[in-house]
Amino acid sequence: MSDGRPDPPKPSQSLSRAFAKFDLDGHDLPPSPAPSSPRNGKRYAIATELVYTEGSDQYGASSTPIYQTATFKQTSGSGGGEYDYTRSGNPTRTHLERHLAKIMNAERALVVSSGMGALDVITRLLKPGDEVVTGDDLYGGTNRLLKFLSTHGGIIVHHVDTTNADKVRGVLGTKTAMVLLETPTNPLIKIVDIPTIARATHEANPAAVVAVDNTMLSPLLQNPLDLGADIVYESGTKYLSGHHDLMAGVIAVNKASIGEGLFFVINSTGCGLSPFDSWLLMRGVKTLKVRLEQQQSNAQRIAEFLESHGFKVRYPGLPSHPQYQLHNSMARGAGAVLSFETGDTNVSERIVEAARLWAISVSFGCVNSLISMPCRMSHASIDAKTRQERAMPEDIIRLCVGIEDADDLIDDLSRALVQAGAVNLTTEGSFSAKDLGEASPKETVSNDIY
Ligand SMILES: Cc1ncc(COP(=O)(O)O)c(C=O)c1O
Ligand SMILES: N[C@@H](CCSC[C@H](N)C(=O)O)C(=O)O
Repeated sequence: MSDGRPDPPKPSQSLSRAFAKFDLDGHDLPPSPAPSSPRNGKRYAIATELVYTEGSDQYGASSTPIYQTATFKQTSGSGGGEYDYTRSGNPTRTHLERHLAKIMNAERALVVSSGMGALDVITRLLKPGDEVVTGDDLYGGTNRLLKFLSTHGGIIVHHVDTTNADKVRGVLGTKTAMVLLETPTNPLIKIVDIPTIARATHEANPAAVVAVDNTMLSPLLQNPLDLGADIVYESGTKYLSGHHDLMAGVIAVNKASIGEGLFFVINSTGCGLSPFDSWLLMRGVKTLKVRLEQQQSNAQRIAEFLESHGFKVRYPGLPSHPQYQLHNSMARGAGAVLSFETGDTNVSERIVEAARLWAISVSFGCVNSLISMPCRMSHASIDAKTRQERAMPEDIIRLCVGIEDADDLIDDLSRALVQAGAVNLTTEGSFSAKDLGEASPKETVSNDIY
């Protein structure tokens, strides 16, 4: 090299070109990066693994370089380069994918442009006539995509209460191609027994895949692949990145054939995560543990505060949650999303609007706290009739807790509750939730697990 530095090392064997075998059309596929680092590559405690990465570029860069390039020079007319085109693979993206595979206990991870992009890639493995079994409490965007697939893609979608394994068994069969689970669910915070449903699915059809949306917990708190899932996916927009400065989706698998199928779709459709967003997500992942532990401890205090004042709170960190034990058998924490009801949609709206520290926003998993009314915001794409059939209370408020000082968050929420007239003030200055449920029976829909 002209500056006197040693020549860059040759690409290692582990980075050598690999050809994906999954081929929907019977034609050769473009090169894919080598599979991500194996699950057993995890050697240290998670706090260490989140920040520790093996290898570097030729200059020893501490932060993964951003390979902001669309195409790559080849060594011969027949190719020969490690990468050829960023849609097919990019070193920054590969670095992130290997890191995520390690922390998600997966053989392979793939990153795409959003959480919905991840679900789109996964559901493209389905064929017309295939059946999907899924929950009756799902993120609104997930519900919308499944509805689209059933009206435009010939996919038969069964929505059942996935907290009840017998109801799931009732719709499983040889045509079941995919079981799609969220746990905890968004926004009703119901818990789904992943191992039981995964076993039942594979008994009904060994070829069926169980896909779990782990967005509400992140790999820090739950590893669905270790619980029997075949595919885990997450919105990287949430906890993994943690600052609401990017959109991303992550998919992780242990079966090579599924990974190759997913890669085929990503390369064919061009939804792989950009180099810059891969870099940003890599940066965010390193602080996942410190952020989420603080968020979770704040969420626990807020859940206890609301419950102690008589609100019906949904949070798996509360022993009163009907599936507290089940949740703790699968997860290492309750996360930082909780919801509660006031019994009156207007009162809920006033609380949301009176809060100052809590931004009125969709999304969650970020360092700052958010408040929202799911039926009007994140889940508004589920029509009112369906929401009612699925027992989604219109007055439900969702709190997505950040890393701020818990006392400040509680003070602000208390003030908003008082200002909205949601609580009865006592002469000593303490308060309890008003029994507003009776005042608006039409808007309070029963939810049989609560
Ligand atoms: C549980 C859940 N899964 C998936 C998604 C989709 O993620 P994204 O917004 O990154 O597309 C969201 C939110 O958007 C979500 O809440
Ligand atoms: N307008 C958006 C709403 C996104 S909701 C984001 C997030 N998953 C949440 O639960 O808050 C849309 O139509 O998708």
